[in-house]
Amino acid sequence: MNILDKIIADKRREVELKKSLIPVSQLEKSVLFERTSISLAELLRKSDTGIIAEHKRRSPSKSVINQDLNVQDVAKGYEEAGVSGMSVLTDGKYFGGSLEDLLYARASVEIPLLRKEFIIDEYQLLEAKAYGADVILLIAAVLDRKQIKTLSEFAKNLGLDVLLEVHNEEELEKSIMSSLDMLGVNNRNLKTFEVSTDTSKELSEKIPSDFVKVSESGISSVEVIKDLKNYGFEGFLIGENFMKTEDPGASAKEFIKKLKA
Ligand SMILES: O=C(O)c1ccccc1NCC(=O)[C@H](O)[C@H](O)COP(=O)(O)O
Repeated sequence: MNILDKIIADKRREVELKKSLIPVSQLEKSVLFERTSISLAELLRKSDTGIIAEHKRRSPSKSVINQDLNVQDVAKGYEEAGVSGMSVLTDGKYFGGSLEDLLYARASVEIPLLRKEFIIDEYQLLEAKAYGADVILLIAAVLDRKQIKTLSEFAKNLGLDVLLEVHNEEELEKSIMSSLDMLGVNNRNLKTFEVSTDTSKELSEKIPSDFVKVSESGISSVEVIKDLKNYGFEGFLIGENFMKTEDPGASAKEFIKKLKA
């Protein structure tokens, strides 16, 4: 079994357990259900930098990245740096994240927040809304077209933006539909962990122009971003490059300054 299959098998058990413990009616009581979401897709279209900075303590490919930070400080640092949005990993077992991380980030900043999670069930979309997300991620490698449609339409009805992530042409072709806002190309193969930003370049021309194109993973220099912009990318998801430093906000600030120069 590859790591992605393992993550999804664990996620199915986790979601069923949570459903039995916390009913939907309780999630819907969150004051954040009344909050109007901010569209990350719209901000990316207007931005000249398009950075989505991630909070990521550890990962299956790198194990520990940084466990010493406080998510509120990271969120404030990213906002001050001028990022377009923040991605918050909420998976506990493989990434050391939690829904509380999302909530604390929400309480600290106004920028759009992406719930970075392995979404397989509408329940997780209700959680995303209840804990303050503006955007959710759907991963084409673990969903069929019908599931992508059902989940993306459910998210849109909650007022959330949808970022659909693909890694190859087959995943892209099965996924194109009007209920998506952003098409993300993950440069990391989630089954082998190989990373190459060429994946974004190769898939770029196959992504219809009505979607905001986002390049994800393995981005560590402004030169890579300048290059990817030539292929129509407007969003750039960066995790480890910022999180491996003592002050991710300061690193993001420096990075954005260089990008604007
Ligand atoms: O990062 C991993 O090792 C990983 C493994 C299996 C599934 C997902 C994984 N990462 C999720 C992400 O998409 C990245 O955290 C995100 O794109 C940022 O990547 P990076 O800038 O390389 O930290």
